[in-house]
Amino acid sequence: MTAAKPTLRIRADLDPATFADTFAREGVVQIPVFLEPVDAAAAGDLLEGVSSWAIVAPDEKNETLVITNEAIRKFGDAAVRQFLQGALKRASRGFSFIHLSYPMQDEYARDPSPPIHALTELVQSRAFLDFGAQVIGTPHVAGVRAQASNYRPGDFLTLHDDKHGRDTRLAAFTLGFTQGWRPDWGGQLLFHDADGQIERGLMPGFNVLTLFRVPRPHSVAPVAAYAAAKRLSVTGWLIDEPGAP
Ligand SMILES: O=C(O)CCC(=O)C(=O)O
Ligand SMILES: [Fe+2]
Repeated sequence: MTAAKPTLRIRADLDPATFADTFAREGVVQIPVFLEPVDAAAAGDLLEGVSSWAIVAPDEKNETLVITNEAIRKFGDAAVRQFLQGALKRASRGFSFIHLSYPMQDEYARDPSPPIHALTELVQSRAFLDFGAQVIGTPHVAGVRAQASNYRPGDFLTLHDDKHGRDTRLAAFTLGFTQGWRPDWGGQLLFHDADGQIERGLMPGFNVLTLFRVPRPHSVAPVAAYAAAKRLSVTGWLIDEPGAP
């Protein structure tokens, strides 16, 4: 039997206008308790239950390589380890990342029925896009690009600014579903100034929506070897065109 796909509701008493000033002033805003708490708990369970995470990391040409469980079986552990060594090496010189990802919109296009797509439907919903539009102060958000991500100990995303060749990204967002994180477990979303100093660091949290203006230099600090929880979130961008992947 397949479990039902819940509807995830933005907290009814949230007024996006109350966050617009902070976004306009600082280019970053956090909205704690974004979903109705019962829905956030359901969303957290859905993410905890994802079994088809793929490892993502950039190749030499900076294209994202998606290493599914099937690919690991096909190419073998040694080949995957070697590829990830390359992604680590690139991290020491520039842009790179290694973490787990679930391509929710691609999967949704294949089959929208699994319960996890409650999250896909949430971030693609008019309610979410309109909420985002009001916070970031733009008349219209047409679509979204989103993935679910899961950072394990050692996972990271080096300095970048979210500029994109094709999409016009109006803002970036992360909707965190990380539970029981400790401040010294790494994994913070860091904003950097021109000298490399940290302007702001945001600890992974649960049911927190973060919106930030792009382009802006940021990174995800490596998760500590001793972190004992998954850094789970849905991350992506609000864009000015319908978000068909
Ligand atoms: O996971 C995060 O906190 C930020 C992710 C991010 O910067 C990105 O995917 O470009
Ligand atoms: Fe980013």
